[in-house]
Amino acid sequence: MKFADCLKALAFFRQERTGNPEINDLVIDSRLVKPGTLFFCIKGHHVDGHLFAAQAEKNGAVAMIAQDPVDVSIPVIYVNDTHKALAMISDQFYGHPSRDLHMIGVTGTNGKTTITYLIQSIQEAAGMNTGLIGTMGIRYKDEWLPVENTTPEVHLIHKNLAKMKAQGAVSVVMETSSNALYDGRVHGCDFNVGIFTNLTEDHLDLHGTMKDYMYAKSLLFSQLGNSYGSGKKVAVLNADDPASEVYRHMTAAQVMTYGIDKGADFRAKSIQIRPAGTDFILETGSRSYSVSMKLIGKFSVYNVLAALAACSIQGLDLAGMIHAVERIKGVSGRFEPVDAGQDFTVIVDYSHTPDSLENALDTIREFAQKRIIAVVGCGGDRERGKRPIMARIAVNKSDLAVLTSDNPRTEDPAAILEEMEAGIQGSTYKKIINRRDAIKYAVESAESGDIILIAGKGHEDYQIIGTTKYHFDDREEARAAILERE
Ligand SMILES: CC(=O)N[C@H]1[C@@H](OP(=O)(O)OP(=O)(O)OC[C@H]2O[C@@H](n3ccc(=O)[nH]c3=O)[C@H](O)[C@@H]2O)O[C@H](CO)[C@@H](O)[C@@H]1O[C@H](C)C(=O)N[C@@H](C)C(=O)N[C@H](CCC(=O)O)C(=O)O
Ligand SMILES: Nc1ncnc2c1ncn2[C@@H]1O[C@H](COP(=O)(O)OP(=O)(O)OP(=O)(O)O)[C@@H](O)[C@H]1O
Ligand SMILES: N[C@H](CCC[C@H](N)C(=O)O)C(=O)O
Ligand SMILES: [Mg+2]
Repeated sequence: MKFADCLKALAFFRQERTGNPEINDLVIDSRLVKPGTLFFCIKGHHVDGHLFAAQAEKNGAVAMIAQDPVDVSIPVIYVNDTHKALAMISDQFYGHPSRDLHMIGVTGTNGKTTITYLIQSIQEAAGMNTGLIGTMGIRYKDEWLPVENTTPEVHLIHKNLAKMKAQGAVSVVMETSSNALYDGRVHGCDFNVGIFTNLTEDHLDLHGTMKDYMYAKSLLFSQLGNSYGSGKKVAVLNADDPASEVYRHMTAAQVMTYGIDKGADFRAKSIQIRPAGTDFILETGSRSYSVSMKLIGKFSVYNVLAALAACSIQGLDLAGMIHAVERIKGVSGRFEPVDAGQDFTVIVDYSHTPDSLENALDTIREFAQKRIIAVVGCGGDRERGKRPIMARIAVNKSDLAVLTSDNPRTEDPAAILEEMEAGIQGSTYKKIINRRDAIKYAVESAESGDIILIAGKGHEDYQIIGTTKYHFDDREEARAAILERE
């Protein structure tokens, strides 16, 4: 696309140096610039991208978008907010793909990955071409691309939407993290459906207070119904979470609800949790259906209700959808059992927030016959407030808590553990900084019939210590420890 055509997306700008080069890519990282790219100087959380303008030019950028003065000799467009310009130009550059796709955004503290996976599975079972963007990558048909963020940067979103659309996708379901909503990574995405899962403590390092965290998530719902695309706009809200009432009043879209405790458009009753699944009765309108699924726990029922409600908007047959849900074995790293023939149970789960940890342990307690052993850590360079709370939950809700490291990142692992320990008074627990040793200890301590929960890293196949990513997979570690014990 010609530079001048890219600029049609912007209402106001000031141009320094004329020129209308052909633009073949949009880039925000100077290290990734190739000849022919349009470079955006973004003010980040850590550094100011304007500092890399010269490097971007040297690497072949043919034009640049900036908000502060830059010393280069290529055409520069000055705008008030380069990140917003990135959103608008990338939407234009890739041909407004979200307007032609049925876009479903999922926000909330816990359950986003699970719900996006459920929706893609339900829609694929119904013969629809559905793409997915989220924590575990970008998935469309047989292609699975890794991503750095749960919600990628805005130009990568539009790029991948355009690619999926060109390959025949009609629908895309996307996790929209609060960080991404706050940073404007989904600007210009024309959502048809917004799903809210729940709001509990996490990410207060970025948002400061729970109120601001709640408002960051509300951006998905205020964006719904005000956008360009055609088609119905629906907010799918969790009737049992008080934040839904706030979102209901913030959206111009139609509202649909799901829940367990309160009346809702999609409601579950008579929930029975088994060691290998969950049964419940689904009521919607005057119809009711019995569901017997392999996913475990009350929280899984919420996720299924949200997915069914959202897919019903596209007119899918409920009995067919339920059949698809019943066939789903589970989501990688979410309540995933590790079975190496041992006489105790090992479950790997991505519970890295207080609420998800509590849910996981409460769910296990429903069917535990013997002791629960919990291996729990907290990530470094992330919210610190949740550390003592998670440690307290681990100790109170298990019979043996093994506190260890998650991804320490650039923090001192021992200091993270001390912050966790501040939440525990007078209880006994084991502290083992090295996660491999902690998993080994839990496995060696297990007796017949016990259940070990290894929480926090789920599907992750790495551990970040300092700035280095080492291969590390809780499932492999648990299996190795079980085999070694035998
Ligand atoms: C703290 C945070 O949100 N960081 C995100 C942010 O990066 P940043 O603001 O730190 O960028 P920066 O390092 O300050 O750099 C500023 C600019 O200079 C550029 N630069 C930098 C160096 C250089 O040599 N050349 C150069 O051009 C950078 O490319 C960037 O454009 O913008 C980047 C591009 O979108 C993101 O990849 C990055 O996510 C990091 C990896 C991250 O860990 N984010 C987490 C907190 C996050 O967003 N998590 C949520 C999920 C949470 C959940 O699901 O619960 C997510 O959506 O992933
Ligand atoms: N609806 C729910 N309510 C509470 N906890 C849940 C719910 N769904 C899943 N969980 C718990 O949260 C963990 C993470 O689930 P999932 O990956 O689906 O959430 P997410 O919102 O995508 O998380 P992230 O913010 O890391 O992307 C699961 O392993 C499970 O323990
Ligand atoms: N999306 C979350 C994932 C946290 C996973 C946990 N293992 C950790 O590293 O804290 C985040 O980036 O905050
Ligand atoms: Mg996720």
